Amino acid sequence: MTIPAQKESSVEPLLKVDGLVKHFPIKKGLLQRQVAAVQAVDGLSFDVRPGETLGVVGESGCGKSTMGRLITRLLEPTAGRVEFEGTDITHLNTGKMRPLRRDVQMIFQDPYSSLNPRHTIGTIVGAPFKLQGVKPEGGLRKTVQEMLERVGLSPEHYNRYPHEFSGGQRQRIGIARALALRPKLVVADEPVSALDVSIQAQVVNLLDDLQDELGLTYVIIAHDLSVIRHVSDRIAVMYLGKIVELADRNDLYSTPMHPYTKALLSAVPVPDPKRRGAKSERILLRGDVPSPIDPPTGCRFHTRCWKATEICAKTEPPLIALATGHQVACHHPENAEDQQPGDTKLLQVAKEAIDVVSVVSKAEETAEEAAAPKKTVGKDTPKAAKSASKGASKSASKGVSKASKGVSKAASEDTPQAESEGQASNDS
Ligand SMILES: Nc1ncnc2c1ncn2[C@@H]1O[C@H](COP(=O)(O)OP(=O)(O)OP(=O)(O)O)[C@@H](O)[C@H]1O
Repeated sequence: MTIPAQKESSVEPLLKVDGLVKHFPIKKGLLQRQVAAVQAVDGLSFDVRPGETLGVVGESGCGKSTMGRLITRLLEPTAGRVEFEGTDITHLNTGKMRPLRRDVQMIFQDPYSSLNPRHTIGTIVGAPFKLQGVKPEGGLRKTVQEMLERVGLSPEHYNRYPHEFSGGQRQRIGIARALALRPKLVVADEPVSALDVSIQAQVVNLLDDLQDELGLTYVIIAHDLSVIRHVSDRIAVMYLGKIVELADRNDLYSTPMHPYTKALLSAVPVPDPKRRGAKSERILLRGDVPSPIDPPTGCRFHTRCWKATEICAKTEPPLIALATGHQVACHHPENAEDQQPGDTKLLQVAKEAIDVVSVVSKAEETAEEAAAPKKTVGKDTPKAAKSASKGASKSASKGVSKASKGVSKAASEDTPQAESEGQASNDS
């Protein structure tokens, strides 16, 4: 097997993560003995290049937020190494991290709890200058007001309090605070998932514009693949504390290699209006994500994978490049050469791992229903299979029509910036 080289990049990475691990101990009894550990992040290695956006996607509980907090050093790693601009920052203490805080900032998911309700917007956005002892040219007030304008708020908001703002506006305040000191790296943890769908596109577009204006590098964490697709240059897919696939955005969407990525993508509606209404297949993974306290042996995804063979249960697949710039951790990848061709006997779990359903958009479904008489299921179809397939296809078409709304809004790049929610209600 030949392993293609990674895409050569002459620039040094801004952030380099190697073998990053975070286990949260579970303690019990009077003596508070450690009885187990939540393996939230278990051996992540990746680079973030200057000026790029790395999207990190995965189901709830797979360790995305923990990873974000580790690379911004809000959490102490159990093992591994984090380098920022070539400097090892893995174990820097608070004092030594302070100058670095200028360069590495975080935007949080919840714009309601991340702003101190007793402070004015001026105090909140101006806080990083005070903490860093920076005296901006032209004075603090003017600089903060400029920053407010830059994120689509009004300079008059300076003396207002967070409760006077909507969710979208609060997230803009959070963004202004994070960008006040012109950081180099911004880690945004689910920056739009707490917002109404109609507001999400505005905040995503704002982050995009600010990246160009200020030359920022982003790590954007999200569970929503349509948001991730819109903003990312490269995407890392996480499952149970590990990166299972890491690739350029277009490669990942056109030729996903990890079965988990394929399943995730099959649930994403097609944003192309010409193809809307076309039938597509959706892979529904059965079963829940296993506990990170006792993750499966071998490949962590093998208990839900339709391609799992013996080796998958025994040996963990390494994350390797199977195409240029496309890394995957799988013994039997999709769209690439099988890494273990001799191992062909499917595990029992693999045979029951998924439901594959045909999905039609809501519009198409309605048209079909109107045109044809009600279909009856053939006599020889087992009863259980009838009801299962009915349930699956129903939920699938529902999910798709619901999700496609999200995409059409999130992908509407032309949406003018949030004048309606951004200023109108609070300018009085
Ligand atoms: N401080 C903590 N103590 C113990 N366990 C924790 C702690 N923080 C996170 N965890 C556990 O680590 C695992 C990963 O959590 P994390 O929040 O990083 O996942 P996530 O992918 O960001 O999920 P979500 O999208 O729901 O926030 C979860 O099982 C979580 O319960």
